[in-house]
Amino acid sequence: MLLYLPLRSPVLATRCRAFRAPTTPIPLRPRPPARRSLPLPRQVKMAWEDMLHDHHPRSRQPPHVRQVVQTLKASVHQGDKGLPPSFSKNKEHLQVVLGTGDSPARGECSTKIGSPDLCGSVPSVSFDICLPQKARPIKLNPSLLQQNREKRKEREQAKISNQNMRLQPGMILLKNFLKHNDQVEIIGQCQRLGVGSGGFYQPGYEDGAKLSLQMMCLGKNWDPQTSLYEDIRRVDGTKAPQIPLHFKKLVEEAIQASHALVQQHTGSSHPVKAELPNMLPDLCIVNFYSNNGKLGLHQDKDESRESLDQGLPVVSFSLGDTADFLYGDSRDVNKANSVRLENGDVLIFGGQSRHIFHGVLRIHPGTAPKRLVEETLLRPGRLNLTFRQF
Ligand SMILES: O=C(O)CCC(=O)C(=O)O
Ligand SMILES: [Fe+2]
Repeated sequence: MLLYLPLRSPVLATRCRAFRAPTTPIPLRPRPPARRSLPLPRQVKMAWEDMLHDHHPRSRQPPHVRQVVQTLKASVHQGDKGLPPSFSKNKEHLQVVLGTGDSPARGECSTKIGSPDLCGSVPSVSFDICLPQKARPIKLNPSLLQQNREKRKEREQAKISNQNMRLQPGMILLKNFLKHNDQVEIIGQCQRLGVGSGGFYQPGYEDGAKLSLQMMCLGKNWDPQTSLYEDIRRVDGTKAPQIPLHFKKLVEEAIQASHALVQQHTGSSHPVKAELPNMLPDLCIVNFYSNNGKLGLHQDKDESRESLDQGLPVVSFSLGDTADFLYGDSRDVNKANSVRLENGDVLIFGGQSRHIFHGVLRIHPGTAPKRLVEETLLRPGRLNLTFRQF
């Protein structure tokens, strides 16, 4: 059973996650520009499909989608006139995607309080990890001074990757491992999946208390009431979205880089795969922490007995704001070690570190790189993805 312990509370709390599942990502097909002469339902369908399958965040929709989005906005506004019946049940999702509904406040969950969810309620509106386009600040051309500052920062970031660390046997920190383009892609994908069926929601405990983060699952859904990973989500019968292939490739590269680091630290005769076994991820838990988000000390132990016994690693990607990450051998916060996880960092814990207690003590607001925030419109906060093999 996987337990989260609130950092300052002696009470054990069960980790609670809910999931809804959109379709498997389909590569973007080139489409001719939408023609005004097309009947509205056709245009709606095209835009809808493109938005669902598009690999880009809303800020970079192709022109033909953007054009139809305007028509859609008017249609939603006029009470769905012209929308095919199948869209009306998706109206709230459509509003979120189009930015026509009530947007959640900064860093807040948009789930309606009091509505039934997994621990008593199903989220009715998904949480968007990116701010709506309209909230985007007006961007002035950066001065030469600012440009130089940005360049210096990027050079410093590149140096940081030399600060990779073997924190303890089986536990590796790869600094600034995810490159800017990968970060943009990951955020875009998480946004798209997160606003769709199976997307983010703020899990809660049975007593009504909520965790201080938003969550969604990929690959399989984790059921907080049974502490099991399941193909079909019990509350709505949907399947979890697949883990995008690009994510899996990055996990593979991170494990390879960790093996090289272990080798470097321990010498040529050291069996690196005994210290840190290979892992093929089929599960991913995605967390979004707003400025005051946190996560109590816990162990990840709901994966299969074989996976746990072999010490198959958990691979964790950090994006956005910096977090103070705690880890140690016990649930005692005072005895825990702390390490800063910054944007682009990858943390791996497997082998004899697979059962560490870990959690997030705090988020450092405003520490995400400006360029990333401007390009993706990522909300203030931190996005974390933990990959595991069942
Ligand atoms: O956000 C993090 O760095 C840790 C997340 C985590 O431990 C989990 O989802 O199980
Ligand atoms: Fe965890």
